Amino acid sequence: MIRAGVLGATGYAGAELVRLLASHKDTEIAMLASKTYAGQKMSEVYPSLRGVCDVVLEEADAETAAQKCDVVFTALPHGVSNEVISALYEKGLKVIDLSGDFRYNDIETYEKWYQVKHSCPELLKVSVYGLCELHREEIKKARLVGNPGCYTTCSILGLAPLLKNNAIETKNIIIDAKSGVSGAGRGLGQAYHFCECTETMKAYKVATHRHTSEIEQELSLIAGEEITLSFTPHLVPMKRGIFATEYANLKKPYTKEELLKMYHDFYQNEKFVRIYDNALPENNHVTGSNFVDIGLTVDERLGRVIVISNIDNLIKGAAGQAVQNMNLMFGLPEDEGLCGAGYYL
Ligand SMILES: NC(=O)C1=CN([C@@H]2O[C@H](COP(=O)(O)OP(=O)(O)OC[C@H]3O[C@@H](n4cnc5c(N)ncnc54)[C@H](OP(=O)(O)O)[C@@H]3O)[C@@H](O)[C@H]2O)C=CC1
Ligand SMILES: CC(=O)N[C@@H](CCC(=O)OP(=O)(O)O)C(=O)O
Repeated sequence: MIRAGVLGATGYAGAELVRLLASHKDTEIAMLASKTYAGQKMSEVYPSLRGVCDVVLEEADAETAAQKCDVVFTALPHGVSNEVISALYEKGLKVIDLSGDFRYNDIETYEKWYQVKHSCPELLKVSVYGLCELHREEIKKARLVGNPGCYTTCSILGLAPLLKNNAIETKNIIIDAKSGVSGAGRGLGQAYHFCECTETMKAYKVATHRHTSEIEQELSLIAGEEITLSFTPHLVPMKRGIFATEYANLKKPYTKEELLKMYHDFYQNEKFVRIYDNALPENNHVTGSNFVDIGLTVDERLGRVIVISNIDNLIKGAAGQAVQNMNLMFGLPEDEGLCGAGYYL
C-alpha cells in the first residue's frame, strides 16, 4: 500500500483528495495535516466523510511526513507551498503540489505573474508540469510534480490538438472561461458571499490573471513558438465546474469533421478526454468526474473555430489530476480510483 499524506486537507481541493484517496485500492491515508483543525477528525470537518475517513488531523512537519508517508500532496495556497516543499523533497518523499508554485519552467515568469519571491527556485528544474495527457513520460520519472490549475487544464487540453496540427493562427487566440465558486477555495472573502455571487456573473483579473502565463507556457511548447493570448476568467453561480470557450482563427478553411479528426487522433487512448462529435458538452456531464469534455464548431463566415471544453475544477482541475499523477509516479494503472462517471444531478 502507498502511504499518502495531505497538507491542507481541510481545504476544498484537499477534502476532494481525501475522498478520492479513501476509496483508492492501493493507498492508505497515513497523515492529514491542518493547522486550524488539528486534533479533530477529518469527518468532523467534512461530515460527508463520516465512516469513510475518520483520520485525526494533525499539525505535521516534514519530519513527521517523512516517517509516515511515501507521497505527500500539498493543497496549500501558493507561496505557502514553496516554503514547505523543499523540506519534503529533501526527505526523499514524492510530492505533488496543487498550487502554482511548481508549474513553471521559468522562475521570472512565476515571480512576475504571482508577485511573490520563490523560496526554492532550484526545484523548478526538477519539477514536472503534471498535465498527464501532455507530460506522461516525464511524470512517471518525477519526484516533484506541479499539478496544473483548473482553468489551465481545461483551456490547454481544449486547444492543444489545433496547435499541434498548425491549424490556427497563434497571435489572436481568445479564451473566455467561467468557474464555479469552489475555485476560490473555502476561505472567506466578500466576493464569495452568497448574496455577492448568486444570480450574477462577473469577470475578474481581466488581462492579468496568473493562469494566462501557465496556459501560454504549455501552448507555446506544443506550437513550437511563443504564444501570447487573451484569457478572461469569470465567476458564475455554480458550486463547481470550469466552462471554457476558446476562439481561434483557422489558417485555412477546415471542416468541422477535419478538426474533430485532429482531436480524436491527438487524444486516442486518452481515457479521461471525451470528444463530442454531434453535440457540445456542458458542466453537468463532468461534475464529480475526472473527465475533460470537448466539442467544437466552425464559424465558416469568420473562418474561426470555437471550442468548448469542460472539467470539474476540483477533480480533473485539482484532486483527480493529482491522483492521476500519483498513479503514474507509482506505476499504477493511470485510472485507478478515478474510473467512475460523475453525478448528473
Ligand atoms: N479550488 C480549486 O478549484 C483549485 C485549487 N487549486 C489550488 O490548490 C490549493 C488549495 O486550494 P483550495 O483547496 O481551493 O484552498 P482552500 O482555501 O479551500 O484550502 C487551503 C487550505 O490550506 C491550509 N493552509 C495552510 N496554510 C495556510 C495559509 N497560510 N493560508 C490559508 N490556508 C492555509 C488551510 O487549512 P488549515 O487552516 O486547516 O491548515 C486551508 O484549508 C491552492 O494552491 C489552489 O490554488 C488548484 C486547482 C483548483
Ligand atoms: C474562482 C477562482 O477564484 N478561481 C481561482 C483559480 C483556482 C485555481 O485553479 O488556481 P490555482 O491553483 O492556480 O491557484 C482564481 O481565479 O484564482
